[in-house]
Formats: sequence, C-alpha cells, structure tokens
Amino acid sequence: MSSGTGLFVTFEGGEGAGKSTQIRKLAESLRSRGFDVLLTREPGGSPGAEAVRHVLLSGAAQPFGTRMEAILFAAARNDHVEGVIRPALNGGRVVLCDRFMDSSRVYQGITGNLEPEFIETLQRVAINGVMPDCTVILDLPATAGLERASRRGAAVAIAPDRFEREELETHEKRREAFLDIAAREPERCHVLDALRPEDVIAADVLTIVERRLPLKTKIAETVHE
Ligand SMILES: Nc1ncnc2c1ncn2[C@@H]1O[C@H](COP(=O)(O)OP(=O)(O)OP(=O)(O)O)[C@@H](O)[C@H]1O
Ligand SMILES: Cc1cn([C@H]2C[C@H](O)[C@@H](COP(=O)(O)O)O2)c(=O)[nH]c1=O
Repeated sequence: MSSGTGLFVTFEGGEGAGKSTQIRKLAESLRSRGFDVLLTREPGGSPGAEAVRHVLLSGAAQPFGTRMEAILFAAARNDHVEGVIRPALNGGRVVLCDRFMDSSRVYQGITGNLEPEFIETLQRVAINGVMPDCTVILDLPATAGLERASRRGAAVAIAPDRFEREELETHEKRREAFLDIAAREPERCHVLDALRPEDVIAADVLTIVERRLPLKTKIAETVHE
C-alpha cells in the first residue's frame, strides 16, 4: 500500500501495449471528476531520473552489463519516488505512473537473467515503502505491440529504444512474466486485454481505479484549500 492519503496506480505491459494512451485517458476522466491527478513515467519523472532515462534508453549503459542497468533503473526510481511520488501521495493526489518496479522485475530480472533476490533487494531500496495500490497490466501478443510501437515511431520519426530492439522471443517472455506477476499478486494487479478498442479498455481501467478512490484521495478543490 502506498504512503500518505493519495492513490498510487501503475501501468505495466510490453512495448506498444497502450499504457501512455490509457494513462492519458484515465487522467482526463479523473480530472473531470475533480480529482487532483499527477501523471508521471519511468524511467524518468524527476529531473535526475530523466537524465538517467536518456543513458538507459540510448543504450549507453548496455556495454556495462544488465546489473549496471538494473542499478541505474533503481537509482532513477528512488529519485522519482522521494522527489515526486511520495510528496504527491502525501498531498492526497492520485498518482498515475507509466511503468514502475514490475518493469524492472520483468526486463532486468526475467529477461535480463538477474537473480530474483538481487532485483527484489534493489526494488526495496528504490521504492522505500511506496508500493502501488493498484497496477493495470495491458496484455497483448508481442507482435501486435511491436507493430503499434513501430507505427507510432515512424509517425514521429523516433527510432526504437535499446529494449524495443530486442528479439521477438524476449518480448514474448516479458509478456508471460507480467502475467506471472499478476497471478502472484491478484489483489494489486489487474490484467486487461489490450487488443480491444481504446475506449473499451479505458472504461475497464476507470472501473478498476474508481473502486479504490473514495477510500483514500481528496478532490482537487480540497487539496488546494
Ligand atoms: N487499443 C488500441 N488499439 C489500437 N491502437 C492503439 C490502442 N492503444 C494504443 N494504440 C496506439 O498504439 C501506439 C502505442 O500506444 P502507446 O504509446 O499508448 O503504448 P505504450 O504502451 O505506452 O508504448 P511504449 O511502452 O512502447 O512506450 C500508439 O500509436 C497508440 O495510438
Ligand atoms: C521502468 C523500466 C523500463 N524499462 C524499459 C522498458 C521500455 O523498453 C523502456 C521505457 O520506454 P517507454 O517507451 O517509456 O515505455 O525502458 C526497463 O527495462 N526497466 C524498468 O524498470
């Protein structure tokens, strides 16, 4: 459970699953209902973590090995948590984060072949008690997600990042690894079929998140009194 009186929701899944799309839609729906929403992402979300994002996604850290990359992701996460996420939750805000610790478990742990104990130790240090209240996992075949990501990249002339460029088999393993996490943590994780139309998925996401809202968060007006 997250710290403070806010609500912490993370979005996870493979490349091109629709995380950014769904986060934007959810933020819009919640804001229109008066909630004070912070939309953020990983790696990144704070000035220090955004600097590390560039190092990681460009592949500049790749020659130093997966362990080094995992530690950099954790360092960026800790900066983001302490500088941005924890203060927002303490202020009663709804925090929506595009990827978080489950991405490290999957990308660095499972497909990076790092020992689970090492990854879990890093996560404990990185999140320092700030656990997501709820995680939406957008699930689709890797081929479909990569196709979407490549169409999106072509439209804005952005090349695939260091992780997107990996083998199809690796992306399929990641899909299975996210589903395994969901099976192990059913209270926190909700798996949605991401092949459906955006608005159908968005309605499911809103239902999931609304169930958790009244208990913990404040509406925007009361936060800024
Ligand atoms: N349900 C959907 N059906 C069809 N296309 C979609 C759907 N959701 C998103 N898209 C499109 O797929 C592309 C990828 O979506 P988006 O950027 O939201 O994914 P993402 O999970 O954040 O990707 P990444 O992890 O690679 O950043 C975008 O062009 C988006 O418009
Ligand atoms: C948080 C996190 C991310 N990654 C990888 C997953 C993606 O390939 C990129 C982020 O790109 P996006 O377009 O912003 O989704 O980084 C990772 O390997 N480990 C992590 O902890």
